[in-house]
Amino acid sequence: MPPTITDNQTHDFKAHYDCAHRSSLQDDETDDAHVKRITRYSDGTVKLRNSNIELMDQDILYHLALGSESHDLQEMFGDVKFVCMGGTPKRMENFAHFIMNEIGYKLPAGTQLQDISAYSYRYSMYKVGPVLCVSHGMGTPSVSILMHEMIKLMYHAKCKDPVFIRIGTCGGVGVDGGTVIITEDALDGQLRNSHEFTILGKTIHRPAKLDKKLARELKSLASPDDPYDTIIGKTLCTNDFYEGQGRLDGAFCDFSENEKMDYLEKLRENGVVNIEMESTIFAALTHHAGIKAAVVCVALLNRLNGDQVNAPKEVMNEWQARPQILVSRYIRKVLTHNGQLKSLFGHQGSIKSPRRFKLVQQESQAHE
Ligand SMILES: O=P(O)(O)O[C@@H]1C[C@H](O)[C@@H](CO)O1
Ligand SMILES: O=c1cc[nH]c(=O)[nH]1
Repeated sequence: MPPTITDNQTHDFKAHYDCAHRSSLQDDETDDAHVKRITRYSDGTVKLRNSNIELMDQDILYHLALGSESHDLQEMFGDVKFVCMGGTPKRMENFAHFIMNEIGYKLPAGTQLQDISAYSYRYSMYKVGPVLCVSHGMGTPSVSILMHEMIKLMYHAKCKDPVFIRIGTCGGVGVDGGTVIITEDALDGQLRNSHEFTILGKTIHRPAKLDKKLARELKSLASPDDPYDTIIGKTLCTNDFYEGQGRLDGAFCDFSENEKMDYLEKLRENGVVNIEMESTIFAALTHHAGIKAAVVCVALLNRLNGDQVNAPKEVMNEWQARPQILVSRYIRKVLTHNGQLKSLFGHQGSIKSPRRFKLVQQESQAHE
């Protein structure tokens, strides 16, 4: 039986959150209006919830190898509308090449995509017009550091209403490998829809809220012709891949197969369709920053059938393209709606398809 949040814990968490929240709420202000007021300037540019930053002479975004004095961040990133993140540098480089093709973005003659954060030796970042493609590594600490610096980057660059999307991989719960899963709610290991932080020795929770409208919009972009399913459901976020996700095949395992299966069944009863390691921190920090966000992952296996990730490499590569295809449809739709696809990039880009994705991937590998 998985631990679930008790009434007392719910109460403590809610009381703490509500108290902190209410203290900055103005009379009759709705939650949405409140978040908007404290996270946006009137022109839609990102406002930080940390007044220390504007008092500093310079802000060094150490893990991105960027700084507010060393770089003209507004000139470099001011046009960014979409920040797409995923675990590995290679996935995000592939996505950069793919989205470049999809939106018909042309690099200046004689240039090629560069990893902007190469000299951080931590994360990789590629910019394709209004799309930033960034790797976030594995698990909460890595994502948390990146999120702080990306949100500050949005502020320094004066980006207007950016949208953050995580493009990931996961284990399915009763869901076949290759299925694309859009997260409706991100739950922590105790099935709480929040992320727990320890700050100055105190435990606090922030709601792990994603944008439901964006999730529905992404779902609507799945095509009946896609040779795979795209679903929406709850995502369990753990701090470990092995024991934390109830695997029997880690270096250690102190539970039985029956206990594991009971746990996965219990998750399923609670509406959990997949398990990964970043959704709660990603949701909690974007929500705290008033940034619209979504998580789209592909399942690499159905955990009800086993623990080992053993699909062939080519199959896995094709599966990993699926969330990217969905996200590219969304980006194209927004840019088309804003009249940007044609005016910014000269032509309409082309129709997305898994086959085309493969070609773009091969081209990008040829650039290595
Ligand atoms: O975006 P990725 O593929 O990194 O997401 C999942 C969660 C962990 O970071 C990793 C474990 O294999 O994959
Ligand atoms: O089972 C899986 C597969 C990918 N990523 C995870 O976190 N778990």
